[in-house]
Amino acid sequence: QKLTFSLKIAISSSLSKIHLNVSHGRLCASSTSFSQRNNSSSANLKVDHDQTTGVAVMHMQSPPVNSLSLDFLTEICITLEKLEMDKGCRGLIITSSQPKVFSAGLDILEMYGKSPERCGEFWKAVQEMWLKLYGSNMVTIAAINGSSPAGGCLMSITCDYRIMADNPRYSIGLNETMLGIVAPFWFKETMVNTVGHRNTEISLELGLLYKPAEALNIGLVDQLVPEDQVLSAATQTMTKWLAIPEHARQITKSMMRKSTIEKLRSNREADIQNFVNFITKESIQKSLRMYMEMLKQKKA
Ligand SMILES: CC/C=C\C/C=C\C/C=C\C=C\CC(=O)SCCNC(=O)CCNC(=O)[C@H](O)C(C)(C)COP(=O)(O)OP(=O)(O)OC[C@H]1O[C@@H](n2cnc3c(N)ncnc32)[C@H](O)[C@@H]1OP(=O)(O)O
Repeated sequence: QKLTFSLKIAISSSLSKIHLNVSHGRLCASSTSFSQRNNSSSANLKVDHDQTTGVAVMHMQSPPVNSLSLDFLTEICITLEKLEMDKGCRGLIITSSQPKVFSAGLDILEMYGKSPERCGEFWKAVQEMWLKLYGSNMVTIAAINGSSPAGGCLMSITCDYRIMADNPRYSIGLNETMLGIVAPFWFKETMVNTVGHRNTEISLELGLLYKPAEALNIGLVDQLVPEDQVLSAATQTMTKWLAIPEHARQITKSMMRKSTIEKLRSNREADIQNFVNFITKESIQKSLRMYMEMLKQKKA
């Protein structure tokens, strides 16, 4: 049965509108814009799309810490799909509107005390976000204006380039082992592809979170700038990347990332089963509970 529905997104200019049509499971965007800037908002995301430069800035605004819940992941995936399909969008900058935090990573509450079915649905959304970002044809830049542990770090290292605020209070890394959980192979491979095998081995086994200067030193981020310049530096870098012949850049990106992406694509169901079996174990649930208590105590 043909599935067709149309979603109208309100845009700041009353003269502009975008229609998203889903037909046979594919999402197509058509835009009739009379202004050069499209601003769209959903519950936890604000997207500023400058049509002149072809650059969209996606601001994560899911309080308090942009943790990636199923709902938030779904929102991110819909937005990424829409931007990917929009020929007028060639570059994406991801940043946070929350103070001090880029993203706290996966929402721990989605992994604690949930049914296997719900855990499976959640993990599928995590996979989907990674596939969309790591395989994007757009130039993607993470403007990391706060701490970025675990899934927040993953999101950053799926991007083509990372600019972090030079504030020693912030940290970034795949710290899963500190929660008593294990980063799956595609988290690990994204990290290896960014900082190499040895740095990844040390980093994952010890669950390390790096201060900005340390992250720069191992190549986990590419540039440090004063906090108030993160977005402007990302915009400057984007201009340089967009000046490269597009087709050549896209094919090169695909060549570098293809084998990692294919490995997950062809094993999605098994990866979901692994996750569900692992995360619903009594011992793992206990580790997650202790970690959440530790987070609360840190506050008190
Ligand atoms: C064999 C292998 C097979 C399969 C693979 C199996 C498993 C892999 C599984 C999972 C992979 C997971 C990756 C992840 O992303 S796990 C999440 C890890 N995240 C963290 O460790 C970050 C924890 N948070 C923090 O460190 C801090 O909150 C902060 C630095 C981000 C911000 O610090 P603040 O001082 O500004 O804020 P807080 O007071 O600490 O927090 C405010 C509020 O938010 C709650 N919260 C924080 N982080 C999370 C989170 N990730 N999920 C849910 N909730 C979170 C925190 O508890 C506070 O809540 P209350 O206000 O106290 O209610």
